[in-house]
Amino acid sequence: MSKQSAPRPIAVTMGDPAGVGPEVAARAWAARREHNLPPFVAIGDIAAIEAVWDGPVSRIGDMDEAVRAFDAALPVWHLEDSGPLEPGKPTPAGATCALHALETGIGLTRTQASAALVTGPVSKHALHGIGYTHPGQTEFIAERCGVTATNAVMMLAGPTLRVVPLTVHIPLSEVPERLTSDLIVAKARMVARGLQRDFGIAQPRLAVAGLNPHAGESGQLGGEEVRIIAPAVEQLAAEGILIDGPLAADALFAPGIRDQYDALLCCYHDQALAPFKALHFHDGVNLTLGLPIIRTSPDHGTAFNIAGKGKADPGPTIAAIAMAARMATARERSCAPAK
Ligand SMILES: NC(=O)C1=CN([C@@H]2O[C@H](COP(=O)(O)OP(=O)(O)OC[C@H]3O[C@@H](n4cnc5c(N)ncnc54)[C@H](O)[C@@H]3O)[C@@H](O)[C@H]2O)C=CC1
Ligand SMILES: NCC(=O)COP(=O)(O)O
Repeated sequence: MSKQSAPRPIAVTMGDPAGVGPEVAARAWAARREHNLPPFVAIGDIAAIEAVWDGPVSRIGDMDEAVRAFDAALPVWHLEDSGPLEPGKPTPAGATCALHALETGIGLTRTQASAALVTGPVSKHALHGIGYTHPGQTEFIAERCGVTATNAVMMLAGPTLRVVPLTVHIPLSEVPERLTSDLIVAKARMVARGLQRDFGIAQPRLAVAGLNPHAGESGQLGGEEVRIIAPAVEQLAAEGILIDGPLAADALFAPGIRDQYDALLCCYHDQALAPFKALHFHDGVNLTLGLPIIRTSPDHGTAFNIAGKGKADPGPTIAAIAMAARMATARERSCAPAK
């Protein structure tokens, strides 16, 4: 008889203890039955949860204990005291705790103690204040997993739209020089593979947005489409990837056009995230393709302006946990020996 392996919980980092991360993790647990969420464990300062939520918590010491506790209480992997806590007021001690939670979550997932990693929102400004040099969590996780930043691809996924910012956390003025044909080719390949592996789409259809108005109007309104984007699309098409572009970004998000594609590749952060959040602010997931581990995240930030006020919507965290669970199941099935 084959031995049944114990289910592994999902590691959910709380992010900055002064942000909305602790409360959305707690409220996701409260909604676990309604959303059929698998066992997960919140990682961070237990006091950050207790400051904003009066539901049951269980301080756990290993992942099996988390699975046993999950039905009756939110399992918390307590890391450290992050100092005096005031929701909405980030501190260096809080940023340090958020970073330790991220390190712990990555470690637990890389060693397969947890099935997937869901990261809570951090303040990049507060992290940089304690010496963190990565642009976001994506690049940090990639580095810890031995993956180059180019091959760790940020995707925002919701029920009706998936977008990929080809350049991410850089000033807008640097986008034209950082957008290269090589970058587009590398990221589009990872997107096509990721959609096959993690979303079960056999032949993903991609589109690349133009950078300039009207996708450059044949070079009259900017040269990036002709010099950079079109040659990349040509190369990808020659490799057998189904891809269109450069397409005018203003119309690309219209219903009837966006629906023709499995993912839209956009030249810069807000070209991708502004339309995405207009559609999926309450159920959007940020995920990283190209990693050996599964990593998802709610699509919002620390929301210091509403932290601790009971206003934070747990919808994106619920969606991030549910998506991580589906991806873990898909990867486990693809690795299972054929019967
Ligand atoms: N995954 C991550 O770790 C992310 C971190 N950030 C960081 O968060 C900090 C704040 O960034 P902002 O641009 O202000 O974005 P933000 O997402 O924190 O807030 C933007 C607006 O959305 C609202 N909001 C955010 N989450 C909400 C929720 N769950 N329910 C209801 N309303 C919500 C906020 O109250 C605010 O009005 C920055 O330091 C940024 O770097 C931003 C995006 C993602
Ligand atoms: N705007 C998306 C975002 O800031 C998330 O970045 P990351 O921390 O997941 O790299």
